[in-house]
Amino acid sequence: MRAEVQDWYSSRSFQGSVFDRQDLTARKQGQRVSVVLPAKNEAATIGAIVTALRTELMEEVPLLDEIIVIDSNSTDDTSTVAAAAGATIAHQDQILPDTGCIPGKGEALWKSLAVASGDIIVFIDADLQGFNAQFAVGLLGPLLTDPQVHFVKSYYDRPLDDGVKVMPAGGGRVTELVARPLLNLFWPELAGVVQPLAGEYAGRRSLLECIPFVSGYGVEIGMLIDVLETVGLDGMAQVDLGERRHRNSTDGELARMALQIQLTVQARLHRRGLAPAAPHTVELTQFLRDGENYIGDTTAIGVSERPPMLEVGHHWSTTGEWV
Ligand SMILES: O=c1ccn([C@@H]2O[C@H](COP(=O)(O)OP(=O)(O)O)[C@@H](O)[C@H]2O)c(=O)[nH]1
Ligand SMILES: O=C(O)[C@@H](COP(=O)(O)O)O[C@H]1O[C@H](CO)[C@@H](O)[C@H](O)[C@H]1O
Repeated sequence: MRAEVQDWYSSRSFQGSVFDRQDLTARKQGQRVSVVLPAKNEAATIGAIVTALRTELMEEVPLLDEIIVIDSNSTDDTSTVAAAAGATIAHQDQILPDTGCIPGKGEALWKSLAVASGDIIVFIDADLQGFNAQFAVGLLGPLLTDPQVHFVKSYYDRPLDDGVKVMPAGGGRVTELVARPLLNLFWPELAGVVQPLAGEYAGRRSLLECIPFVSGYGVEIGMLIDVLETVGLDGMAQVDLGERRHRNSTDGELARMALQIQLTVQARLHRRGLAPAAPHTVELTQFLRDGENYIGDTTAIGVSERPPMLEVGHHWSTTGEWV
């Protein structure tokens, strides 16, 4: 790593466990904190996550002010389970309907800015297994203790469940095979970020409203690059949250995710004049064995992007109204 990255890694990497929820609550100083859970068909896990956050970080200590589940066109009873656990539910396509509807995780996160009222917003995936509320405490730690920090990523061990057994490591396959090589090649300042695609991260609204949101799975790598360009490395931090287990996608699903990430990187490189414009969509053909043959299956993969929320002309007023 470059010296500046090594310095950042040493000074801006924290153990999530060192942050105390009572102490952080006292440090809010009137700031509101929202947790946002983007959820597509997460009925199996969303209830335990919301319950842990609500009981430990709203009822026992008022660290969180709201828990919002963005139902991202679920076809299971995600919303019912999440509401029963105490979350506020917002349906992705019903938020800012005048801006239209785009499928994808990044869209859910972008639209959450119009629903969440927090000065600080914590994003947590809704497929986490064995969730620990300290995840949110750790992510809030650097933001509530250092005004120079505007954005915090999580990192952790990532076991891999292949459906037969759980290996202690091996998760984060797109991170290791696609995102990390690309970031080290084109954004070496980010070489110290341990989990660049981590789905758990937090930021100040004042930053999140100033950057675009890639609509699909490119949201994390796009956001990391945009945050670096907006607040610089010194405005960023990362926290070790121990271990993160989640539903591991199939290789085929991750290949489609990887192409979204590569298209997002190309779009960022194009913005810097280093690459031709990324195609709006790419036909990705993948193959599956079918008896003596292989069957080709083609999917149109594309990444669209939402502009900074501030440019959409909506914001939270000082009286706490979305105007
Ligand atoms: O269109 C989508 C796709 C995903 N998600 C949510 O985004 C998070 C991460 O998605 P996924 O688990 O598919 O990604 P992975 O963690 O496997 O990379 C999960 O809470 C999903 O429910 C979403 O809200 N909308
Ligand atoms: O880190 C990764 O390689 C992928 C896939 O993780 P696994 O190999 O299924 O553990 O998961 C992340 O990537 C997505 C795209 O950025 C994020 O949206 C997910 O939250 C994150 O889990």
